[in-house]
Amino acid sequence: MGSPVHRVSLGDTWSRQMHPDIESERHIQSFDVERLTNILDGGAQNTALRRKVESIIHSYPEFSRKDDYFMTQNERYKAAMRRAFHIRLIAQRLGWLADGRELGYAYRALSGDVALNIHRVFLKALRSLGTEEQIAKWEPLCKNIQIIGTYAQTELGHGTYLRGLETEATYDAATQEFVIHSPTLTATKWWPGDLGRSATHALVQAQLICSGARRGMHAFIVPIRSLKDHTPLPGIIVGDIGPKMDFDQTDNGFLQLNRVRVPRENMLSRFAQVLPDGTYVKLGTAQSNYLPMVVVRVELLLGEVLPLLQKACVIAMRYSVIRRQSQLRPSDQEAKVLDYQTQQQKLFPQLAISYAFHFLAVSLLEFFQHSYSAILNRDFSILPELHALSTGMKAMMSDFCTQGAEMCRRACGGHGYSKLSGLPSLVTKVSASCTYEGENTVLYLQVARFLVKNYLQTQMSPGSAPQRSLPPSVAYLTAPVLARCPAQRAADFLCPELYTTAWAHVAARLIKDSVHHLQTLTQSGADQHEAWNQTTVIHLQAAKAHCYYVTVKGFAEALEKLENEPAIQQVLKRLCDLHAIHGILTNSGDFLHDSFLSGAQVDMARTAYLDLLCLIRKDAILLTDAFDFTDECLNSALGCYDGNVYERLFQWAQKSPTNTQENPAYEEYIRPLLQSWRSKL
Ligand SMILES: Cc1cc2nc3c(=O)[nH]c(=O)nc-3n(C[C@H](O)[C@H](O)[C@H](O)COP(=O)(O)OP(=O)(O)OC[C@H]3O[C@@H](n4cnc5c(N)ncnc54)[C@H](O)[C@@H]3O)c2cc1C
Repeated sequence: MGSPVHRVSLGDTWSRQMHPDIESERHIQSFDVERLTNILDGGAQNTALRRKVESIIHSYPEFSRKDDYFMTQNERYKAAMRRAFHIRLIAQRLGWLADGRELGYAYRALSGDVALNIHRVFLKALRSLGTEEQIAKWEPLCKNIQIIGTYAQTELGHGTYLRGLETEATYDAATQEFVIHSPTLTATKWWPGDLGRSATHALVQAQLICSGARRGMHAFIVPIRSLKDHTPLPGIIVGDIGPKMDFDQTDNGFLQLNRVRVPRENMLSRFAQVLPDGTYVKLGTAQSNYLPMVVVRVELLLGEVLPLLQKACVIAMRYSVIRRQSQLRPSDQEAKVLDYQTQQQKLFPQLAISYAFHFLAVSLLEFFQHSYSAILNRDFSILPELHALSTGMKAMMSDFCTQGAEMCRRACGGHGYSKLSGLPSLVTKVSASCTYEGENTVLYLQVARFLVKNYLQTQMSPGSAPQRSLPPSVAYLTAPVLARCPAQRAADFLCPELYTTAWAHVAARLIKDSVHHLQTLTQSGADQHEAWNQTTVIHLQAAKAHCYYVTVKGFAEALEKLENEPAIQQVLKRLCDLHAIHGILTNSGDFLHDSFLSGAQVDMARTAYLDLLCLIRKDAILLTDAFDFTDECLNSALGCYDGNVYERLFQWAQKSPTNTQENPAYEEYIRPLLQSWRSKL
């Protein structure tokens, strides 16, 4: 049986022997860890390529992140910029393609601690919204970093509500230019990444005004800093928005535009054009402008958000077999904290959801790649389903990854609060993902609109309107109604068909309830919009249940495809079961509400759940090893492969600037303060 390659090279000075407590966890392998890594990578070739890229990246001192925890905001920005350029230098030298796997693996190895991420978003938005000529003009400049782009949508006064954005782009037919203007303080663009200090060009989302009419949000490429000396161009006020909750590697910025003129060609025109005389020609739907967000969201989930939870799981799980506290029985030696059921209850659902999200994100990416070219060719029929899936999954993944990473941090006790554990930076990074690329509540409510629409479609009487088939993700709305769960014993809850049906049942009931509530309010005279607002708590609940159903179903379907890997299938099925049942237990009220489950059945589900915790325990370390993060990538004193936690923590702490022998702060401030204080006593 293969085992993951042991790659430890952090340059620490103690003996590199594996800690016996973690070694013993790897003695008996009930499945082939290397093979599981290959499956997660999408094939052994990809694993080999990824490891090759990682070893290249880790061989350069420029990419070392060991000192990041001790850096100021300014130093982190500089280090992140240095990495952004160095990575491109290497890519150029080694012939890595801009969209190739190698660069993706390189970014994974650096855990997002690289600048110019929004420059990549700029490029994606250009490709989604630009015409072929516009892409041909701007793409090479972006790729070669002759220009640095940012994506400027959010304003001081509005983020979520696109129609509320105030920046204007007024067409001047006399000069064939757009005049881009921030009419108020609240119209100031606020938050765009890479804008604070780096960007030379902004992709500005602005209200188009032409032929005397407002045409809604459109995207414009606006030069903002001189390509000669990087100073702001005339009419531009630009800067950094200041300290944030971590996230210091990115220079989020602000931008005010004072009647800045750009040529007509700078409006991205795949889905709408302004002709020289000011005539407006629409080629897409109102949703076309969302396309860059869909693109970015789908890639973000797999590439950035999910690895943050996976890493937190690796760190917390490894630490939990090294950390010993108290005894399970009085005569025993101290127990590994992972042997406590409550510790398993904290960590195993996070591990399960890490796998559930992985398989879901992969299938979403496949669906997206399949649909994307159709949309670019202006076939928008698939867009509602794609938008609902990407929106719902972005909200659920970032929510659960944030809660999960925080749970992992707390599961490491006091050491989890140390930055050197790597966990605080994972928590703060993943927490930002609940807000950027769409605030999660708002996204869930967009999913709810999709659900309500499709539910109403199922309620139309035959012949009243042409019936269309439901999108696959909501096909359960027309499934035969099952009033009671058929489970008779705990083991019945280990059946994917049973729990997938249970989740479909709860999602369908909540959607029905929300529609019923909405209709009751409108029938009693409430205005349609007010009725919607007064139902949003129920809509939210329904959307969350629907998303949970999608993850359970996606995980179960992914397992079916692993029939040639029985050992791996078995170990992953336990995680799939745990994910589904954990959700049932934490939302048991929803399942009990209409007596779909009885109290006795909830007890059965709990028995199955507790049995699963025991079964997963023996494979827990191997299941996290399979993610195959290098020690450099984890950058954690608690999470290294060899388990030498205490030595590493002690050694890393010595490097803190507060521990250097010279202590000017003490000499300059503390000693005089103490002396003056004591002299008064
Ligand atoms: C780290 C980070 C990086 C970012 N990078 C970029 C970037 O590169 N480019 C860019 O343009 N922007 C960026 N943003 C901005 C981000 O996209 C917005 O903050 C986000 O879209 C949320 O919008 P908002 O701030 O207006 O929140 P708001 O919409 O004001 O949210 C505040 C509260 O109001 C609620 N709310 C709002 N509308 C509704 C509604 N209709 N129904 C019910 N509740 C509602 C929300 O749920 C939330 O609880 C970034 C933000 C962060 C934190």
